[in-house]
Amino acid sequence: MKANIVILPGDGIGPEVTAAAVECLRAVAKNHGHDFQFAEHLLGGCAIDTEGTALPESTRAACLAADAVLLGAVGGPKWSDPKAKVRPEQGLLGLRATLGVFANLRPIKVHARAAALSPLKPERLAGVDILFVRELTGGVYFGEKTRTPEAASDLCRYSVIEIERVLRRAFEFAQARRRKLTSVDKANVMETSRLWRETAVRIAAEYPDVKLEHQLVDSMAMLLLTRPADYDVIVTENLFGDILTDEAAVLCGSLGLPPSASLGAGKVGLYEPIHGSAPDIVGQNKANPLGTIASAALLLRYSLNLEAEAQALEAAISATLDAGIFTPDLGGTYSTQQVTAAVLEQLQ
Ligand SMILES: NC(=O)c1ccc[n+]([C@@H]2O[C@H](COP(=O)([O-])OP(=O)(O)OC[C@H]3O[C@@H](n4cnc5c(N)ncnc54)[C@H](O)[C@@H]3O)[C@@H](O)[C@H]2O)c1
Ligand SMILES: CC(C)[C@H](C(=O)O)[C@@H](O)C(=O)O
Ligand SMILES: [Mg+2]
Repeated sequence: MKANIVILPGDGIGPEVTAAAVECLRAVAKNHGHDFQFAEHLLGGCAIDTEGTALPESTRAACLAADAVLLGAVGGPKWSDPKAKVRPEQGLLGLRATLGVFANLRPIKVHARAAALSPLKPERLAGVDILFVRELTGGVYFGEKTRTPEAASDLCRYSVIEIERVLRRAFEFAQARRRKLTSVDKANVMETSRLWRETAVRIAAEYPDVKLEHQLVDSMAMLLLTRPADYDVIVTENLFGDILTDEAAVLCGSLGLPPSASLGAGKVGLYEPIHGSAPDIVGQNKANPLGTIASAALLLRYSLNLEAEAQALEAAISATLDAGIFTPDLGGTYSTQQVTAAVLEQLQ
């Protein structure tokens, strides 16, 4: 098949990890007779430096016209002055809104050898397989912001429609998995959470085969580390999902491992690792590329409908981890390029 894939390397380690994922996608295309065309565009700090804006119009147009978008990461100390007028992260939020990708899937799978590096006890990690569905285009990220010299505010707003559509996605994923859905909120304090919970209860009637449970976000943060194998699909609002998924990455052994797929009602999906631009290791050939390569596998699955190819790439990642070919975040001595070469070898 033919596919046009937009690559947004972004900032920090973004270019290193997207280069690795593109090599893997090229290998998949070659092995399976596909024609993937790649076009690189600017997003984030690199776009601010050259275009004065974090999401240039040319990038927006290219993403809207693509079959899928693969992103590295944006941001870094160069653009982090609290008084800065434009920020790299605004470009990413603008892109998510432009593509309407309201459901951010963040699968947390535990690979035994990598998870041995986790501070958690191995018996707690056995059988962990969680799918986070993070709402991505609403909540405090997109509410009105105010600032005076004395005070600041960020509005957290959710409409019923925004809650319903992401919950439906989560119920559908739960139906195809172990049929358990945990909805995480802060309904004891927040009005948006009370609306979220009420909506979840109402929508649950449409999915009688799925067991719905509610969990407050503070205790969820604890349970994720004490009883992670109890969870199947976890659905939550934007900010809670951001925080809980970085925490969940600890179960995998490194923040460099979990991928993500952001999907909406439109045709273009956005794929990115859950980690950031890792300014502390940039340019050292140390970044773990597997989260981005696994995001490329999700791109094959969800945007291109190439399930066999997605599984082949996931198997190659798994075999690389089986062989203990680890970047330093997993306690290894292999470089970004060596890990990528190992995945490519597995793909052959
Ligand atoms: N999607 C995104 O573009 C995205 C996501 C998160 C953070 N950020 C941005 O990244 C910048 C840095 O944020 P931060 O330091 O809080 O978080 P971070 O995720 O960039 O880094 C946190 C820690 O994890 C390590 N790490 C992250 N990814 C790694 C990888 N692939 N391999 C090995 N180690 C890895 C880093 O070296 C660092 O020690 C900020 O500007 C933030 O806004 C962007
Ligand atoms: C960079 C930032 C805006 C982003 C978020 O909070 O969504 C990141 O942390 C993520 O998890 O993708
Ligand atoms: Mg985050």
